[in-house]
Amino acid sequence: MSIPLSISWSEGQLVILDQQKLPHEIEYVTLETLEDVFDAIFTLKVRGAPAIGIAAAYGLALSAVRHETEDLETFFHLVQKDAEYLGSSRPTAVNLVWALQRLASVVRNAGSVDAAKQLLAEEAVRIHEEDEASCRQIGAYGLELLEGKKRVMTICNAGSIATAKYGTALAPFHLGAEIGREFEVYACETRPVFQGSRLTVWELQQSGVNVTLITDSMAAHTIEAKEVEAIIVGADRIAANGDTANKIGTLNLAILANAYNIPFYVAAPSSTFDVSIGSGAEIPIEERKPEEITHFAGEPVAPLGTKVFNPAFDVAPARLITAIITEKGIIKPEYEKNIPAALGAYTGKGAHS
Ligand SMILES: CSC[C@@H](O)[C@@H](O)C(=O)COP(=O)(O)O
Repeated sequence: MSIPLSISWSEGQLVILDQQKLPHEIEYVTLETLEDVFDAIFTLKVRGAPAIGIAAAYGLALSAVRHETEDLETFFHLVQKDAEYLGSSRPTAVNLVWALQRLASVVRNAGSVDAAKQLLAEEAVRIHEEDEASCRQIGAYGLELLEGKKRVMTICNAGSIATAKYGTALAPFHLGAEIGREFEVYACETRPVFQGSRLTVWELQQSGVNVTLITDSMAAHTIEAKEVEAIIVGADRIAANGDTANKIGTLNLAILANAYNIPFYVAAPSSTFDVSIGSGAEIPIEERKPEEITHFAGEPVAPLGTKVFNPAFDVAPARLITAIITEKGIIKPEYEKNIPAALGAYTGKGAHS
């Protein structure tokens, strides 16, 4: 039994687990160019907010090595241009721009282009390592919050493969498996691209967690029939007031948790907070292509030309969130006051110290 990983970097080589092919094929691909990294993020080969940020950071470092100028100012502009390009690959997860901005800023501290190239790679590695540590800490806090609870529901994949390791919402289950604490996890399949059935179920099986698959429409009945005791989800962006964007269907679960009076937890590292925006209304929601809904495994499941609305994320309002689990601690309402207190004085996108 082991916890699967999705991103590795060794001597300037970036290798990712192709999450589009899971669970039937376990295929690792080497990303060699900025365009490869853009495409991997855009097509969900690498996905999940922290993993997108980590991959983009390595992508920027990869591309920087190939810029031939010796002039630091010119180099900085080339890196900025690359960052803007990668940053446009997906709009909702704030970890993407957070990581890119963090990398671009290290160029400002470099004395030469060669030193800047080195610093970029080092900073990408640091982001990767910090995320693993954050996720482990989130798992430990999550275990505390879930004390005495066994049956827990989740959606999408906020797991190890969506991060550096352990995941956010799934971290308590991985850590629980290590120490013999047993959970019964109910994983929503997560239409339309099945991150729940393809990824979460696979990932939890790899680390020996007891997981049961349900369709998204079975959530309410399952909460009743199986006496689900808590819901835990990841996040793509958390506004200053605690409103949280996550995979489409998360809002349904937040409403259900409220209706059934069970806790609804969000688990995310501080790099997922965007305290530059006041509320979830300002979070850009990605819309993806209609074929994700009109087709299944390449076969049409709707009349040709059907009108489609395919938002990839929704926003759970802060009032429905029982607590937000971060590596810096467990944040409880009132979020407007408690988020800045937990994250420190940071006022921008992402909030790692
Ligand atoms: C730790 S991952 C948190 C979120 O990014 C996750 O829950 C999610 O919504 C992922 O969406 P995806 O479209 O698969 O990138």
